[in-house]
Amino acid sequence: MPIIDVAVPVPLRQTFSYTSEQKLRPGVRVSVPFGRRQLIGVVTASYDDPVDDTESEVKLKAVTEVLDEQPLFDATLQALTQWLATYYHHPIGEVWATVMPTRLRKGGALSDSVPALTLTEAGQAEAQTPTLRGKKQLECIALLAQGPLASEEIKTKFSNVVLKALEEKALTTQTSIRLTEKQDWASFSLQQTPPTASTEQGVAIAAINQQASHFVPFLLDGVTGSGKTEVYLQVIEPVLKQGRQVLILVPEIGLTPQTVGRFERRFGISVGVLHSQMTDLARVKVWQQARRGELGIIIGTRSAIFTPLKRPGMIIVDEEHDESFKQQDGLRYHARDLAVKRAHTENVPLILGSATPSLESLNNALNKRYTHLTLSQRAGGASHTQLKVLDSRDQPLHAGIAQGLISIMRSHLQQGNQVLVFLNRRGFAPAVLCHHCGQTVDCKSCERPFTYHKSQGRLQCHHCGASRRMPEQCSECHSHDLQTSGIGTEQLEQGLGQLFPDIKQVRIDSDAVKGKDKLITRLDEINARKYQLLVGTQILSKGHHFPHVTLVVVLDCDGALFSADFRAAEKLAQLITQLAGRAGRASKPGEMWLQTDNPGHPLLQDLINNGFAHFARQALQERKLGALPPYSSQAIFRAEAGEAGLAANLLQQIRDCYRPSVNAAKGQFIGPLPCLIEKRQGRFRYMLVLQSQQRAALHSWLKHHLQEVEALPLASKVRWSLDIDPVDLS
Ligand SMILES: Nc1ncnc2c1ncn2[C@@H]1O[C@H](COP(=O)(O)OP(=O)(O)OP(=O)(O)O)[C@@H](O)[C@H]1O
Ligand SMILES: [Zn+2]
Repeated sequence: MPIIDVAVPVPLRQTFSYTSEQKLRPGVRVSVPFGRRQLIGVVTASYDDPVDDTESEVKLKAVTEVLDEQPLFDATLQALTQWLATYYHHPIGEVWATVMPTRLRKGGALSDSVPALTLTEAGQAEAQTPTLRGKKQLECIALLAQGPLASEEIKTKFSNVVLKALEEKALTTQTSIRLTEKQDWASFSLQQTPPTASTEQGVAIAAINQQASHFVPFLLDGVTGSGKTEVYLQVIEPVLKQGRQVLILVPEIGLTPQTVGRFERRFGISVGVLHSQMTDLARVKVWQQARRGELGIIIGTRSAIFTPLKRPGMIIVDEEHDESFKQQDGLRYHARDLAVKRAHTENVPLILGSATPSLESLNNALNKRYTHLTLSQRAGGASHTQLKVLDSRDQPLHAGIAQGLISIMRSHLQQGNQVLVFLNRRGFAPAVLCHHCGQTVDCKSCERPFTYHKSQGRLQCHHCGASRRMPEQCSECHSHDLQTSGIGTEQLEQGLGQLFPDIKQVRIDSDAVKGKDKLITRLDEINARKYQLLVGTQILSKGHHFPHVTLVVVLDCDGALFSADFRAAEKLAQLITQLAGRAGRASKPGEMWLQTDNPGHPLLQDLINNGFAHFARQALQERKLGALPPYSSQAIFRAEAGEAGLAANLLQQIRDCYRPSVNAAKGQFIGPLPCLIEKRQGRFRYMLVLQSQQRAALHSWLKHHLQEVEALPLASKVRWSLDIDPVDLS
């Protein structure tokens, strides 16, 4: 009997062998017995009947069910999955589980259509002139009036009672809807005349077009508003014309209807969209259409990098520096790095675009591993935003803003322009403390001050999410004199309301704007000039086009200037540059003011006088001197436990496992030491950094001792993880 190897979703770094009636092709899903459970796995290899191997065959269990006739994944995705398991030192079965849409992971069939519910003629009439009394029934009718809906989706919205009632009244009936649609997208014709490319855009477009038939990585390093998206639009046109598909990755927050709309409007074809807030069914639909070559353009967030493509033609990663491309739990992959790997395997060009490239990508461009394309001018004649520093030392503050800055804001507002005020701290105040003894009100399980949210009248811990009522007195000295300390966006909004009572303002942070739809509505309203003052957190910094903003004010960036994280400077420079990029995008020039108590700080001075490109090159020099990434590779072991000693102890033992291999010439340990956020949800968090200037050496050490680590008795008691190429030390 043939023997197959199966990747099963369990935390073990191996595949498992089973017997099978027939030889199965790798990439096919099977259901197999595993211990007492039945699990869905993917075939990774298959062998002919072993002659003379009856003994081992006897011990093997048989496959219970074969779920696919054809492999779900082509050779490229299979190879990519194997690479993920090797590179991230992650169990292969769990890698497969991450790569697959949930529905397929659970064993759902890949089908052309699914059962659906639709309105009968009587149902249509009811939708026109409602007569029913049941509110839920009417809601359901109204929803179905827009078209048939998959039964499994409607079941998540309405109870069986409601659905049954409608069916019994013959208002609804069962039908099916197709999950795949034949689309002749390659024969599109342009729906808009593209603007004439600027000289720099023209150079970039020509360079990419010339190399469109094979793998070449490009870094499109273009200042904010320089027309990077326009470059994407122009270079994908010939790719689509050849009937080849384009995969575009964007940060979660940048995936708005505006972005998708730009591509749809240009080519007049429907774009497949993939993001984390979709239903399983909607996701699998796009996945399937992409796999069958029915979609020309697929735009998605991080995990869209796993989308199968029938005829891949190009991969684009927009805002490639964005941290949301790195997954922070389970399989901690970096979608940008994976995009490089995938483009290489598929042999298609790759474009990484950003106004503030990551130092990793910039380094690759500077040492010619990537082709460096630059756009130094803003498109359509818009000018660069002027950066300025406002020294707030010894200045009286109103709502946290210095008097000088208030005058500048007033003058922009009086001219009818929009002003964006950035403060990266939501809530009313970041701490509450006792005016008598100075004790702060802390979250017990994180040992950090609670943030006061005035609108809810509650305290919230921004590390673990815990929430409690505002106490009446200090827990230490019982004084009733509790006061808030510091300013958050909620208080800023209130203060600005007093300073500019006649100006309409809107606050954009995750408290005020819950859910994607609301954010999109607010962004549209901003561009329709419903508001003049925009207050918010970093949601406002990401890629949005605000043509009427002429002034950006940044409050309190001082904390980030002195962080223990060596990436803090890079992150802050990116944030400031992206924020500055929101101003002056149209005909009116823009300016940005940074309010700080450290006006002479070298980072701020460099950014202001020389710009991001210069800052980034300086920062690379510093990284080189310190032998930090990208001039070395890192891996972090993290451990967390209810007792600090346990977590640190495990990491010390891990360090001992590696010590024989890691010689000082080739690698270093840092730690074990507490993470930047030392305690969260009652658990103490520690990390051990393993670093080497030779990536291959680092990976070989990791591989050789991981089994030893897993066998440590403490390793099964303490929660731990391994993070390759970490980007976040918190
Ligand atoms: N060659 C051009 N001529 C005229 N207008 C252009 C040209 N290229 C782009 N634009 C316009 O300039 C604006 C900014 O362009 P785009 O959004 O492509 O820039 P971007 O670099 O992707 O921006 P960001 O990274 O800041 O989000 C858009 O309104 C776009 O339509
Ligand atoms: Zn907490």
